[in-house]
Amino acid sequence: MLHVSMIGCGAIGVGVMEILKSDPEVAFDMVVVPEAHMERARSTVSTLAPTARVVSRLGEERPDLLIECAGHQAIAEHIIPALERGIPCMVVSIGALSEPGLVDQLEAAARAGKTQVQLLSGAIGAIDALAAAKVGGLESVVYTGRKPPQAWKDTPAEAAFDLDALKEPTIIFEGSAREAARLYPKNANVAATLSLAGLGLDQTRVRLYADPGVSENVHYVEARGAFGGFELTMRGKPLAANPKTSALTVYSVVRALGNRAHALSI
Ligand SMILES: NC(=O)C1=CN([C@@H]2O[C@H](COP(=O)(O)OP(=O)(O)OC[C@H]3O[C@@H](n4cnc5c(N)ncnc54)[C@H](OP(=O)(O)O)[C@@H]3O)[C@@H](O)[C@H]2O)C=CC1
Ligand SMILES: O=C([O-])CC(=O)C(=O)O
Repeated sequence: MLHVSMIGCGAIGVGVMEILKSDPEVAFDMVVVPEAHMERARSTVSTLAPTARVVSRLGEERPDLLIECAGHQAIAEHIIPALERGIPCMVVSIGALSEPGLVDQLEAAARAGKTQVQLLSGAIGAIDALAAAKVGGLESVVYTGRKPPQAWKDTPAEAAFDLDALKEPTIIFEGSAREAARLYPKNANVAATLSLAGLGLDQTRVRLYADPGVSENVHYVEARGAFGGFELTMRGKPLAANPKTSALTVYSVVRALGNRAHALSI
């Protein structure tokens, strides 16, 4: 039995607990949420993981694994201190690592705790192929993210464009993955994941579209290098609870937890 603590109880966290409710080999012991929203989270968690405690900090507890499904701030707030204490961690808010120095801090914390942090693939595929291709040398990695206009609400794109009135696919960002992840913390984690697996946050080129012609979150990657090349298109169905987030992110967390908990890993 794998004893897991989860940070965050939003669209991803709830989706993960719903699926793993029926897995006897994974137990959620603690769910960490901001103090102000503990009551709301308690009512959600009581049906999904009745034995789990809702807390605002991990405290002295030592879960087998800590998984982050919360947002960029949670890396510095919860993951780094847990790694330093030797607790293995998994992270979905990969875009947080666009902050200069944070990748090094994360690695240093894991080394100090003699443990490991796993960056999950989330809404994107082919991270295994890209990371392997990097060994032989990559020449270019270009990522294009395309989401319906409503997925760009509460982002800098809302101030720059009348999202409700868009009739054509509209480029809302063009630049490096580092800048994309900084400006769009809830929408460009995929750009950061591709960068960390591939050419790095400053060399990976990113273009983001608000597109009234799509109902899915479309991720397109073109990679070239010594290995050859690949083009990948993912059309992720958004979660009803959060249109910014693709359902595949939930499944990627469930897969990762299953791989730690079960005898067979794939
Ligand atoms: N790698 C990938 O492919 C993807 C990664 N993501 C990442 O996952 C994150 C979560 O996504 P999603 O579940 O859809 O978002 P939601 O907004 O639905 O849920 C986030 C949850 O985390 C909680 N939370 C926020 N900050 C903290 C914190 N510092 N400590 C503890 N809990 C916190 C929120 O609490 P409250 O409501 O009280 O603020 C809420 O319960 C995104 O912000 C993004 O960074 C998302 C999609 C794809
Ligand atoms: O869920 C998705 O489709 C991708 C996403 O939000 C991100 O990259 O942050």
